Amino acid sequence: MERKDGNKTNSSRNCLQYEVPLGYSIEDIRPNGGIQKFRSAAYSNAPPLHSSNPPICKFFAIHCLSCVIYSRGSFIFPDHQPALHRSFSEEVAMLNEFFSDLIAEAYGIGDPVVPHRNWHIYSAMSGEGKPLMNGDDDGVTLEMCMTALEREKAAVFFKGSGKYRAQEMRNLSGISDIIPSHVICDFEFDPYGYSMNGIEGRGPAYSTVHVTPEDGFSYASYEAMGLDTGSVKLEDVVRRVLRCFSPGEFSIAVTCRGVARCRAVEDANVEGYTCQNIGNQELPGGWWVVYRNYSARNKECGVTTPPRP
Ligand SMILES: C[S@@+](CC[C@H](N)C(=O)[O-])C[C@H]1O[C@@H](n2cnc3c(N)ncnc32)[C@H](O)[C@@H]1O
Repeated sequence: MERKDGNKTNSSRNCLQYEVPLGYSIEDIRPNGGIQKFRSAAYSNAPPLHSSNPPICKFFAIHCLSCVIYSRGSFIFPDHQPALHRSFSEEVAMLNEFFSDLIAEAYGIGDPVVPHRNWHIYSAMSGEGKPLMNGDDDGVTLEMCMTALEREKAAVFFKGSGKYRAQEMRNLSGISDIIPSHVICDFEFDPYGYSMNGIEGRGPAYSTVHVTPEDGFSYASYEAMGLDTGSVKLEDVVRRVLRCFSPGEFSIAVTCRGVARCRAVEDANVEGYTCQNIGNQELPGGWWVVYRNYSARNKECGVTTPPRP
């Protein structure tokens, strides 16, 4: 692989641990031959993709990457996003500049006639055809975007009354029960809002939650990566997340290796909700993304598998 600075380098000898910009997952060959993987937390607002962003510039200058994944749902207010984030194609163009050494593909899954029911994925990887991550035991990534939160549930995330601090919000909402083994660091915003990051003490899994409780545009996101579906049932995690917020609408994006494995998670019925749309997308390296939209209203669910753009 050739680095951005033009020096030939061996990816197995030139990679360090680093903090990744929000929304990226990265596979990295370690000096001893192991593969390290990183994925930053999901964030509902624009991730820092700007070329002027110092961490990302430093990141690309120093490190050689073998695989990058950037994914997000459609923005609810795209026109309120900063430049480069008003459309996915703009983001893709900029990412392609960063990752010109890699083979990149961009995908859109979802309901083409409903703008906010779409999921965008950018993948860039080396031409060596390596899997995205370490193997079949990489675990599953679950990403949920929830809107129209139930008022009583959202009220927990208002600090304005002086009643609740982060730990109380975590316990009262049920966030502490989603994956009880995760060690949590959380923060309450003033006068409202909540963010948390959790990591699995004995494994690579992490989870993250961000809550915007304001009535009229309430929103919560949940992401967990590295879930071992042998020990944690995805349906149970989804149910516990929904119990925290009781959203009127939500989407789920599940990323997993192998279509057979993804089929298993496709079957999940969610009590009290009707699936509006399912999309499947294959990624390089044998990975699949299953994207679903749910609504509290009763509607039929259709399956769509879009062609590669
Ligand atoms: C939990 S923060 C997370 C924002 C982040 N962009 C996300 O959604 O992933 C958003 C909530 O915190 C509130 N908030 C209060 N002060 C804030 C600040 N300084 N920056 C961002 N959000 C703030 C917002 O009104 C909103 O309810």
